[in-house]
Amino acid sequence: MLPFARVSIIGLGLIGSSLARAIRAKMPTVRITGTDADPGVRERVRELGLLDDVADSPGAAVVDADLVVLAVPLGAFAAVGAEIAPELAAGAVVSDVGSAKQIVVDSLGPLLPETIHLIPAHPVAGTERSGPDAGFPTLFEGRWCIITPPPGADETALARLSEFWSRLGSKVDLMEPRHHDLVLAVTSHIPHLIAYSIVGTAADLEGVTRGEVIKYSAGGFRDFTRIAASDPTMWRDVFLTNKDAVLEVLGRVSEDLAVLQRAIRWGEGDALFQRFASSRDIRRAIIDAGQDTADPDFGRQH
Ligand SMILES: NC(=O)c1ccc[n+]([C@@H]2O[C@H](COP(=O)([O-])OP(=O)(O)OC[C@H]3O[C@@H](n4cnc5c(N)ncnc54)[C@H](O)[C@@H]3O)[C@@H](O)[C@H]2O)c1
Ligand SMILES: O=C(O)C(=O)C[C@]1(C(=O)O)C=C[C@@H](O)C=C1
Repeated sequence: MLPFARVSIIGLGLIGSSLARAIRAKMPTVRITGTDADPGVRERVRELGLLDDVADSPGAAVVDADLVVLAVPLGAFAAVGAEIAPELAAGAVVSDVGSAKQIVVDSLGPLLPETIHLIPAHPVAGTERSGPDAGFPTLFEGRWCIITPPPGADETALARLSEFWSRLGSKVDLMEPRHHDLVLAVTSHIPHLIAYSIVGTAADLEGVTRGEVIKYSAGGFRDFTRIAASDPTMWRDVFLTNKDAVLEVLGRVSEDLAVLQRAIRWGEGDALFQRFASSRDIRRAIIDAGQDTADPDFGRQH
């Protein structure tokens, strides 16, 4: 039996539209409703035929849904929560795809009626693109979906949500929300911050023109520009809502950079070599774990 029969998706950009496409592909009998604050996005999703019904407001989109998934930037969660709360069907599961998780428990938890099960989740899958045309049905296949149930979460609701993401092709893990935020600060948030910073530095550097940066952009810099092309609203909200973990990890990154700076200044080749060699091991381990989407073998072991 399917874990949910009527799914509502609030926010129909890259992740929301990918979710709709994936549900259509893997669980075709599920009725999908949803909405987006942007009328142009609603229109486009209607044209693409991704949903059974595109509503004009979050409240109208969630009526009768047994699963509601918020796929909006984290800064919009409280406003959406307040809009949907009075319309939710008793017993519904409310979840999300937000990139930080403690904030979801803190901002949505107090707004939802007691009959509703809040089970936050984070599919660790995405790209630098946004909007409904950027979505695709296989986005979540072979990727981790981290579910972060609050203390005392309903076991049946949790099992249904785990089954839902497994059916979409994801590997499911459970994590405590604050721990999730620390792990993702290291693996996703800080790398984005560094990319935004380095691309900004290159653009502002006196003595090197913007034309030269573009013309001679070497592989390393090019890879950073892909990450730094990510959605500014989404990432502004990630850093504002995962502030503590990001600042903690950033402190360590600054110290480690200072160590490298010192090694370069004093010509300590061995120290540089050791550091670079252990980074290579981590890259190898990521490929071996099947987590590199650029690897030609990606997905073969799933
Ligand atoms: N982009 C990624 O790689 C990625 C990966 C995993 C999770 N996420 C998370 O997914 C969520 C959505 O990100 P995305 O990449 O799909 O962004 P996106 O910009 O492609 O889509 C977000 C959509 O939400 C809509 N929206 C904004 N405020 C709204 C509101 N109040 N009510 C209804 N709709 C509203 C926007 O109009 C937009 O269409 C974010 O919380 C993000 O942290 C993103
Ligand atoms: O692959 C990318 O381009 C992404 O930025 C995806 C990515 C990541 O950092 O891995 C970004 C944000 C998420 O919440 C999850 C995935």
